[in-house]
Amino acid sequence: MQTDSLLEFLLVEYRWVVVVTCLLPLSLLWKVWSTVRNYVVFKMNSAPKNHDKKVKEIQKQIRKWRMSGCQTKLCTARPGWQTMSFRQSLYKKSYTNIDINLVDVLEVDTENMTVRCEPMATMGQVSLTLQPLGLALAIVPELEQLTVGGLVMGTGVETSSHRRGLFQHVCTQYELLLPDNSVVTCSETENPDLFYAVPWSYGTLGFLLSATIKVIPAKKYVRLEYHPYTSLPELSRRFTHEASRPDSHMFVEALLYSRHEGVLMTGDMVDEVGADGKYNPIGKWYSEWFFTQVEKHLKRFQKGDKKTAVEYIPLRDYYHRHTRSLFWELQDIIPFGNHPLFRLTFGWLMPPEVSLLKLTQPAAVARLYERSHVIQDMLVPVEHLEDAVQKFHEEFEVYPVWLCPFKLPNQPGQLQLKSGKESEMFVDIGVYGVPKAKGYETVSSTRRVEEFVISRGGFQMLYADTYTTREEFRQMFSHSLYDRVRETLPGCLDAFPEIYDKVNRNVRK
Ligand SMILES: Cc1cc2nc3c(=O)[nH]c(=O)nc-3n(C[C@H](O)[C@H](O)[C@H](O)COP(=O)(O)OP(=O)(O)OC[C@H]3O[C@@H](n4cnc5c(N)ncnc54)[C@H](O)[C@@H]3O)c2cc1C
Ligand SMILES: NC(=O)C1=CN([C@@H]2O[C@H](COP(=O)(O)OP(=O)(O)OC[C@H]3O[C@@H](n4cnc5c(N)ncnc54)[C@H](OP(=O)(O)O)[C@@H]3O)[C@@H](O)[C@H]2O)C=CC1
Ligand SMILES: CC(C)=CCC[C@@H](C)[C@H]1CC[C@H]2C3=C(CC[C@]12C)[C@@]1(C)CC[C@H](O)C[C@@H]1CC3
Repeated sequence: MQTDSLLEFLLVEYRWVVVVTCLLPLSLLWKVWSTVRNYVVFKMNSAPKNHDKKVKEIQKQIRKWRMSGCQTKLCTARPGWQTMSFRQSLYKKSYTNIDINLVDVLEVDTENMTVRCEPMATMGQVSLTLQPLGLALAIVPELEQLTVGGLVMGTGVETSSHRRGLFQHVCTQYELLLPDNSVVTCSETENPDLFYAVPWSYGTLGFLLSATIKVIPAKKYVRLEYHPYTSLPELSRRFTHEASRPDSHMFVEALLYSRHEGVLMTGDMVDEVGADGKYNPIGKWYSEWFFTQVEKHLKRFQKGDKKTAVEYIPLRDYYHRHTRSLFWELQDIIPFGNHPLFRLTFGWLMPPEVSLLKLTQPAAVARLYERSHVIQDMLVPVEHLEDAVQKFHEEFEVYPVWLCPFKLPNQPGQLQLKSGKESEMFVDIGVYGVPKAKGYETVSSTRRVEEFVISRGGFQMLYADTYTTREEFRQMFSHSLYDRVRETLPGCLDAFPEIYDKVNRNVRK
């Protein structure tokens, strides 16, 4: 790895020194502060009363922007280092930043089985708030730091998405502040055009003030079955079957450890630990990283142990099973992070806050990731799973690969089914790591994968780097409803850029 100086070499090779000695303690401070604060605010029930007051604070900012002649476009003031993506948005420097200090869970409605959250409420915060009530979000995207606002305005997926769709499909209502400073609510029956155009709009239609999200009864454990495969066609057939069957398991996921081998996992919520499996508290600080535990099932299968293993995992541990290792990304940052001794002594501090890793990322590391690190999630119809794995192998050859099925209903909005069916099963193919493919080059390799995805009627998750041109982007994402809504919303075209102007690779550093 070429570096410009010894200092840079040390910063890259020994980044773990800063992470372990500084970022882990700081992250713990942040987690403790955030958890206590959210608990107190929720218990004092102060959030709902404050919500309208905080909205007025935001309207004051918009009024000021309008009084100054709408000189710039608008965006949220959330610092780029706090967002769950590798990049920081350059536009935040030139746009008018609107401080959306809405960080709370507002109301749990057990009659309608919904929870109303402010946009900066995080998945970790919401799952912790709902757990004692015996509830869970209908979709709990994996990483605790993900915010409701980002998941609504971007997207969210999780291993029960084959039943319930993406995060937007479990949202029943949005409260938005529009560029003309009006506050509107939208749902399937109220302002439906706006309701369906909000998901994947990346904050280019208005500011999200709250979202009402479906919740489900939560049981104490997940009974998880591990099904290893050494043949991709067989794994793909079973994956598609498990995702599509009418009586599907609640959770379906697969991890590929090579082009042909992987482990399919199916799970259901249960209240008791059964005699047919072992109790595995994977969320304990000393527990092995989940993806390496799963890989052991493949290894035993390769040695001839063909039985299906069963485990009982505490529900919240399951929901956030990949959080402690940031999927498999932390192995590149703290290479010994999964060592039993490290887990026993420092595991309780893990993971470092993604935001702090971004905030303290040395330039040399950013260059290294730019040149030889892939972080992409491509969403393709499940019928193309095998071709897609083959294409990802040719272009990236990064493993593990995360496979998460989700049902995409044919609804108005940016995600349009090319098949015209009523709904279609898709698979999120997540690739995060160092590419080993011969001839890998960031832009050309990613563009070939983007071309493949567009040709199969798929979509790219836009937290990742998109190298598509504006035309290719509009081929991938339907803009007919989106453009119409932007034209009808007073002041929208002046206030916000198009989605592409906020997500393409050139506007991010
Ligand atoms: C060690 C450390 C790590 C940090 N890491 C993060 C981080 O990972 N994510 C992050 O958002 N901020 C992080 N921050 C900064 C934090 O956002 C606040 O700005 C800071 O803690 C002061 O908050 P406050 O007193 O203004 O609290 P508040 O007035 O309650 O909140 C103001 C701001 O704090 C943030 N915030 C507060 N609660 C939450 C929450 N539950 N979810 C998301 N954001 C919230 C929001 O940015 C909000 O706008 C970190 C701060 C420290 C000290
Ligand atoms: N399991 C999963 O599904 C995972 C998903 N992700 C990705 O992470 C993203 C979420 O990351 P997160 O850090 O939470 O979100 P971000 O802060 O990155 O926000 C994502 C987008 O939403 C906009 N946005 C956020 N809040 C508001 C608001 N209140 N009003 C208007 N626009 C808003 C932001 O606009 P602006 O730029 O103006 O701030 C930005 O364009 C998801 O979209 C997803 O792509 C990542 C990991 C896992
Ligand atoms: C499950 C889905 C849909 C996506 C998972 C994406 C995550 C694996 C990435 C989202 C943000 C990424 C960042 C990093 C690793 C991978 C993610 C968590 C870093 C921590 C990698 C090291 C850099 O120095 C900072 C990065 C911040 C963002």
